[in-house]
Amino acid sequence: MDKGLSLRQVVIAKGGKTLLSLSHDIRPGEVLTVMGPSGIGKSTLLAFITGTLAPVFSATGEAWLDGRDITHAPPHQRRVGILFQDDLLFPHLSVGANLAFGMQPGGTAGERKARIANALAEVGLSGFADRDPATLSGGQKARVSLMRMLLSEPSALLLDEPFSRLDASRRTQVRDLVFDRARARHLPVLMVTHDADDAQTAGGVILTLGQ
Ligand SMILES: Nc1ncnc2c1ncn2[C@@H]1O[C@H](COP(=O)(O)OP(=O)(O)OP(=O)(O)O)[C@@H](O)[C@H]1O
Repeated sequence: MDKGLSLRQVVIAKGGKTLLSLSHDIRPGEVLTVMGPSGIGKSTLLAFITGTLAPVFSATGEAWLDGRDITHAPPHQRRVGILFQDDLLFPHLSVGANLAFGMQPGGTAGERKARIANALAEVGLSGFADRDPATLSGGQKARVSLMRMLLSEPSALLLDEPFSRLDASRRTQVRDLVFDRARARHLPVLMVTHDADDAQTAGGVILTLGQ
């Protein structure tokens, strides 16, 4: 597979005991949902892909992204974006400065400003660049976090229970937006969730670990 995220015979162990093993290809625009009981290793799998596995774990197998073996690449070179349930915005920076933080370098100051304005417009937050993050609702913060991550121009998107802190109506809205924006960019998405509704909405393959 030359495009997308490919997990090849990944086996992750802790203290000599296998936590999980899986092989799976996620094509651009597709979603793989990983479910399973607490402690089975779902977040650990995402850490393997981002290159942030804690030293207590050992892993074999490979992760490939768009035809590149990223298994041993430094985290910042992997081009993998991740959203967590507690994706905090920097409280001392404006919304615009938070977005600038994630942005790929390059362009004039004017162009960078335009990219931020476009990113805010994309998630219905035009005119929010100068706002203090503390004045945003939970759903608005989630939308800014999404765009901060997308402005880093990742080639794959990982979601670690990113909707679980939102109330029901915001949850649906933010979730639809995340999948919609990921599809628009043809990103492969790997989502970890406990929520059957999240899994169903994602519409792709559902893998339940520990079965
Ligand atoms: N840094 C660490 N050091 C030691 N053990 C860890 C570390 N991180 C996670 N673990 C352990 O490794 C196992 C897998 O953890 P992980 O967070 O991947 O599970 P999970 O399936 O994502 O769980 P949950 O659904 O509760 O988030 C658990 O037993 C956890 O306690």
